[in-house]
Amino acid sequence: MNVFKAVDLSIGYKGKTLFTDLNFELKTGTLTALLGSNGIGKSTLLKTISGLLDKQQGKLLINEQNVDAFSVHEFAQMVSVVLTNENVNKELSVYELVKLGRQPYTNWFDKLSEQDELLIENALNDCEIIDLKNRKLAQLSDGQLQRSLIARAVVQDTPFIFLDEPSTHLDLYHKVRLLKLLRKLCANHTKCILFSTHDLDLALQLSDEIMLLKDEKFYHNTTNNLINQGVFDRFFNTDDIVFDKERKQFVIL
Ligand SMILES: Nc1ncnc2c1ncn2[C@@H]1O[C@H](COP(=O)(O)OP(=O)(O)OP(=O)(O)O)[C@@H](O)[C@H]1O
Repeated sequence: MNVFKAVDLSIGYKGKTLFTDLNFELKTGTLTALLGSNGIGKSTLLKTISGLLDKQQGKLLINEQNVDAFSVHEFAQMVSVVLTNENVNKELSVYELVKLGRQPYTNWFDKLSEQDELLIENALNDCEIIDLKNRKLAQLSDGQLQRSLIARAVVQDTPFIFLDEPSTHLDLYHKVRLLKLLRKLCANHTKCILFSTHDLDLALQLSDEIMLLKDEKFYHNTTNNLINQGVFDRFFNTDDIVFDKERKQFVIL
């Protein structure tokens, strides 16, 4: 089992701290949804633990090793990331984009092994973009591009995958398919996936664990424990939306 750990982590930007003293562990075999209202700090947390943004304080450890000591190459073999609004070269084909996920492993000449090709083929199938393989990114819908970026993360074949709002551009069918795919990747115990989302109902029904940023507090526990603790009962500051514990769903009154 691989473990990603944050110890006394503070996140934020120059002159602005969003959260302090975050302590959590993410283990392979678990799918974790990161929830919280707009602007609370979900992307900031994901970028910080992905090494794309400097942490303000604290330590990040993978299997008890401080990630500060990892080379870029070593880190890329442990953590893959998909952010919202990623700047990708839209002239690439879907296949070429997904292939980039193998870069931490390929040699100088960018030569792919049979095993690499197989991984790519599987990811294209799993993300349901095999038919778009040769299409340029510029010619994709937002949802198709999103699924291509996720396939790139899948072929990077890291124990940890961090995804910022992966379900945003997807219709309900593809949202459910995506979350089930993420579940499947975690369920065989080889991966740990943390994804931010505003799709609360889906997250609550399909995630093993929830991380929640709310009112300057940080919660991290199994989904069922947080539901039983009543954390979602007053999730929105309104009487118009209530939480149905049995169905793990929000209901509009
Ligand atoms: N580069 C930056 N410099 C300074 N402040 C920033 C920067 N990027 C984001 N922020 C601020 O940090 C806070 C957290 O932003 P963040 O994008 O992490 O929120 P979020 O929870 O992901 O929101 P959303 O659900 O709307 O995507 C916000 O107040 C935002 O305005």
